[in-house]
Amino acid sequence: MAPMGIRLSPLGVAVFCLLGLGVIYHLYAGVISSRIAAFTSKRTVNLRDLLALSVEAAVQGGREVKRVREEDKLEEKTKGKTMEGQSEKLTQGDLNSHRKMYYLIKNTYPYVQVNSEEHDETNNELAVWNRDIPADILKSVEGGRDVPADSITIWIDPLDATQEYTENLLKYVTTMVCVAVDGKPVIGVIHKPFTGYTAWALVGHGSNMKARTTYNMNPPKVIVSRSHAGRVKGFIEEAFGNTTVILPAGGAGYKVLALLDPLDEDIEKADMYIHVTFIKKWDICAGNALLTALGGHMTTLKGEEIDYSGAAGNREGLLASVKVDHQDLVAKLPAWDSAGKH
Ligand SMILES: Nc1ncnc2c1ncn2[C@@H]1O[C@H](COP(=O)(O)O)[C@@H](OP(=O)(O)O)[C@H]1O
Ligand SMILES: [Mg+2]
Ligand SMILES: [Mg+2]
Ligand SMILES: [Mg+2]
Repeated sequence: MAPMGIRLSPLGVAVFCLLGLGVIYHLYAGVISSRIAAFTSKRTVNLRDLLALSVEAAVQGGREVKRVREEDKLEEKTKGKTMEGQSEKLTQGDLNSHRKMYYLIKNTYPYVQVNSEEHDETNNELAVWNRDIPADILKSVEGGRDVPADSITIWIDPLDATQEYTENLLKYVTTMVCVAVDGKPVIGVIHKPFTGYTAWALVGHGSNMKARTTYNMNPPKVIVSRSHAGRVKGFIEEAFGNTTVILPAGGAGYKVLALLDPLDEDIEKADMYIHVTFIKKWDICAGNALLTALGGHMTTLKGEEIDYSGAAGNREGLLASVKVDHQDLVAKLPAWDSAGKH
C-alpha cells in the first residue's frame, strides 16, 4: 500500500519506467553511442575524418560567433593580462564557440588531447558529429592515413581576433582548428564566420587553397599585428629597409590567409607575416599547417620549427613566408632577443 491510500499498479510503474528510459535514451543516444563506438574501436584516428570534423567544428563555432555579434550579446570581460601587460578580452562569442567546437571534437574522440584557448567545464554540450565528409575533401583526399590517437594534439581557437570582434572589425575574425601529429602541424582549418569562407589543408594530401604565383621581396609588404605589435616596425625596417610596406591587421588566422590566394574579396594581400610579441599555439598552428601544405613556411624568428605539443606558449616570435628562401629571410632579420628587446 502506497502512502495516503494510493495503490500503485505494477503495470503503471513499469510503463512509467519505460517512458523515463525512452526520454533518457532520446536525449543522450547520440553521445552514448559515439562514446561506446569510440571506446570499443582501436585507438587510431583517420586524418581525413579528423579534417572533416575540424571543418565542421570551425563552422559550428563560427555560427555562434556570428549569432552573438548579430544579437549584440558580447558581454565583454577581461580575462587577464598578456605578458606585455595588455588586457585580454573574452566575450560570449569566444565561450559559445568554444563549447560547440571543443565538445564536438571531444564527444567524437574522447581520448584525444584537445587544447582550447577557452575553458568551460560546467556546460558540457551534447554535440554529435554526423560523420559527413564534405565533397571537396572526398575529392582531394583519398582515404587519409590512420595515426595513433596518442600522437595527436588538437589546438582550438574558438574566436581569433577577439579585440577586433569587440570593435566590430569583423573581417579579421576567424575560428581555427589545428591537428598536430608528434608535434608537427598536419591539419589546418581557418574559417571566417562573417563571410562563410573556410580554408583547409591536410599536409601531403591536399587543400582548397592555393599559394599566389608571385611574392614581392623588393621591398616586401609585411603584415603585422594591429593590437599586439610590440616593436615590430623597427624590427622590420632594420631587416628590409624603411621603404618596406607594413600592413597592420587583426587576427593570426587572417594574417596567414593574407599570404595566400584568397577567394574571399575581404582579405588583403601580403608577402610576409612577422610577429614579435608572445603568442600561443592555438593562434598559429592552423596557419602553420596551411602554409606547410602549400609549400610555405612558418618558424620562429630564429628560423626554428615550432613544436605543437606540450605547453601553449611561443615566445620566440614568428616569421611566415611562401615561395621564397625562408632561411634567407631569417638571415636578414636583426638578432632576436626573446627577453623583451622587441
Ligand atoms: N603578446 C601576446 N600575448 C598573448 N596573445 C597574443 C599576443 N599577441 C597576439 N596574441 C594573440 O594572437 C591572436 C592574434 O593577435 P593579433 O591580432 O594581435 O595579431 C589573438 O588571439 P585571440 O584573439 O584569439 O586572443 C591575440 O590575442
Ligand atoms: Mg587567437
Ligand atoms: Mg581566441
Ligand atoms: Mg584571446
